[in-house]
Amino acid sequence: MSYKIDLKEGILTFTIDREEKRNAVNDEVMDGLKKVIKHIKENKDVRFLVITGAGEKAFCSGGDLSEFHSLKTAEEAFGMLSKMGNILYELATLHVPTIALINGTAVGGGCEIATACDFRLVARHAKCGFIQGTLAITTGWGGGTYLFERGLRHDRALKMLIDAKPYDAQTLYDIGWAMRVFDGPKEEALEAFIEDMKKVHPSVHHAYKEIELRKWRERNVYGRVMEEIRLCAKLWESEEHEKAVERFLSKSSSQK
Ligand SMILES: CC[C@@H](C(=O)O)C(=O)SCCNC(=O)CCNC(=O)[C@H](O)C(C)(C)COP(=O)(O)OP(=O)(O)OC[C@H]1O[C@@H](n2cnc3c(N)ncnc32)[C@H](O)[C@@H]1OP(=O)(O)O
Repeated sequence: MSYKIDLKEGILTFTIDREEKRNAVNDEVMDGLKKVIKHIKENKDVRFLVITGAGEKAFCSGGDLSEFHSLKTAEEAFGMLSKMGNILYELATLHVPTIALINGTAVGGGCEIATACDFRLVARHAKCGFIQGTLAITTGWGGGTYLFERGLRHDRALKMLIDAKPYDAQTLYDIGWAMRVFDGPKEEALEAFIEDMKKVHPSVHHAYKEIELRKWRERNVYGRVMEEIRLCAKLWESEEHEKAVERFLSKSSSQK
């Protein structure tokens, strides 16, 4: 199984469990996340959704390039990108607070998952970045749109996207992407972060989220996410992207 689900005292933790692939997202992870979101929408037993990665090296390294490299045309790419794009939109618009507990590197789509969450807690050693530019594509799961909606200064958000490189935890805090940088066990960081929120009735959380989501609907976030995905799908079929992914995959196989 590519993921683990744990539900304790109203906290549902979804852990991407593919350490050997730096927690890259495959179809199974997508389906697991979709299942969890459906459960939260249909039941009242979850107060917080936490997303994290197994181990300490990576939160998530984005889409599984070895699996998705077989998608060649824009249309094929759009199928995969919009599948995850829709899941991330559901995540971003959930009625419960969502927390990315960033235990290690978050790059590419991993950074998009984190940006789709309400809060980002980043381990001191973790580096995060929208490195898609190095693959000659843009964010393809809606992460660019969410980044511009998250209230970071526009120039900082844009620079993060076009730098296409991982930033260290302190920089992520300074630019307003990370809410906290933590040392020590991630479970303790999470517990400290939600201590006060836990004392507030869930209906209050839901109401505040609704206020924010009303703004998102007015700003047509969903339509903009789909436009973003279409742009990425177009770049996906370029020769530059194909070559960049081949370089990454052949680097991996030559090290064996
Ligand atoms: C598809 C959607 C798109 C989007 O919308 O954003 C994307 O997400 S594109 C994907 C973007 N992600 C990347 O380009 C990340 C590539 N990975 C890395 O840069 C590095 O692996 C790392 C995440 C910085 C970690 O580096 P390190 O700790 O040195 O580990 P290795 O590089 O040796 O990796 C170990 C192992 O894992 C495999 N791996 C890592 N990331 C991916 C990935 N995204 N897809 C598939 N496989 C991945 C890597 O190939 C190694 O495998 P083996 O050689 O078989 O051990």
